[in-house]
Amino acid sequence: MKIFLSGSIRGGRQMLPTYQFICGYLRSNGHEVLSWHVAHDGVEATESLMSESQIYERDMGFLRESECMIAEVSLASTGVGYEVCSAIKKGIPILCVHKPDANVSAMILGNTNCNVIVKDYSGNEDLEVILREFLASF
Ligand SMILES: O=c1[nH]c(=O)n([C@H]2C[C@H](O)[C@@H](COP(=O)(O)O)O2)cc1CO
Repeated sequence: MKIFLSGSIRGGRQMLPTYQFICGYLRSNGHEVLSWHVAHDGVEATESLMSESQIYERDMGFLRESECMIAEVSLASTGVGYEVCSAIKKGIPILCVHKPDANVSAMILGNTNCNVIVKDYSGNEDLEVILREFLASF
């Protein structure tokens, strides 16, 4: 599947190892992560070579192509919120994952849209089970 991975960039990079774990898991299971740059540790440097509108247009293009979204929502990121909302409008399945102690927005936790699944995970083992179940649902 073509998957959009959404994770914080300007909202903070503390969850980078988790984005890398998700991206690696998806790729090793044969999926294409269109927005793989979210899991790249030099993303700010490479993105600084692009204009803001180039970044926006590229990501919205990736979203148009994507069959589902996986969003790590532990950090408060305007971009992740915008992407989740855009995916809701597009009508694709969205899995939002977060650490149990994260201060996740009510716009995610309280979202009753039938395409949105929100799950918390403690570690990579938990997360892998959640990802496997989500992908098996297609
Ligand atoms: O440089 C960027 N490149 C990029 O692809 N994004 C997209 C992908 C991420 O899932 C999301 C992160 O948003 P934010 O930077 O507000 O945390 O927005 C966001 C930025 C910077 O806002």
